[in-house]
Amino acid sequence: MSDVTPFGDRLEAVFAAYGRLCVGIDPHASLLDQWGLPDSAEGLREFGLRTIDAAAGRVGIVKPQVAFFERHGAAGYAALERVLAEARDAGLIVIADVKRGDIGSSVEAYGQAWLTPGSSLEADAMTISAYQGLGSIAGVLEAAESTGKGAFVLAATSNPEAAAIQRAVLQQSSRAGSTVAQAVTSGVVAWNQGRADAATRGLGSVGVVLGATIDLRSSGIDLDVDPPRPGLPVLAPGFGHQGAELRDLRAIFGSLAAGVIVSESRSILGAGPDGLAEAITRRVGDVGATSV
Ligand SMILES: O=c1ccn([C@@H]2O[C@H](COP(=O)(O)O)[C@@H](O)[C@H]2O)c(=O)[nH]1
Repeated sequence: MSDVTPFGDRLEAVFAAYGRLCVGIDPHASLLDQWGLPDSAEGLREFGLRTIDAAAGRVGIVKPQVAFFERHGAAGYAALERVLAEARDAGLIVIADVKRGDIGSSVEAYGQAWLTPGSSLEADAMTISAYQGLGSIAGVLEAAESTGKGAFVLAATSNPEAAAIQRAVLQQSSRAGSTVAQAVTSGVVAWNQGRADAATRGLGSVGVVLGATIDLRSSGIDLDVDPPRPGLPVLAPGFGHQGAELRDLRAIFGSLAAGVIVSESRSILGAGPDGLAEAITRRVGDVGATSV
């Protein structure tokens, strides 16, 4: 019996303690300017550390958007390493939004970078793409399981232009007739159900990314059946700045609502460094008052 706590169990504990809000760490140039910080690696580090200070003890999950740090090359990555380490030391669950995907051997290396305990980029979970086939990410998911890490697989993303690909219907494979989004979601559900301890688990350790801004039923996602067992973690960007409303959460996600992580970046970060803690506290309250 492994003494590693599964990521899904950690997520459940955070839901119980802090609720399901995730604060995105997205140092847009415009936000850096608003915060009085330079658009440099130092500015990004400061932005990230101030966000963690405001988040710690108020919310349970943060999601650094790696793209903004990558803009500054090696120095940006050094800033990100510090932000990741501080966030994890503060007890926050850290989801690295990196959206990696490739052939299996290469995507495994991405998994090693972001999910290996002791790695300089260690996070608790990463976003990952299965558009090179669900089998291509199996190695990462296995490695993640052995170390209590998690992954969120892109299924139906919040940007409207994704629909043309994600709603395409598969012609081949055991999931022929499903949309791409539904095939990914079903594949992740099946992965969680295939774990040895599946029957005893409340939430699986692998989830999907489903945007809150889109009509998930039109993407082929079945929201009207009983929730999967174990429950499916759903990383849900699209609330706040992109326009989705918390009051619609249950209608948007149907039977998957219980696993939803409400992810917001700009709508919270726009409060500025002085208003951030208050904005997080308020939003945690809003999310807590939202029925799933
Ligand atoms: O489908 C997706 C997947 C990821 N994202 C990321 O989430 C945040 C959203 O930021 P907001 O400021 O709350 O709009 C950002 O990092 C995206 O890259 C997404 O929006 N949609």
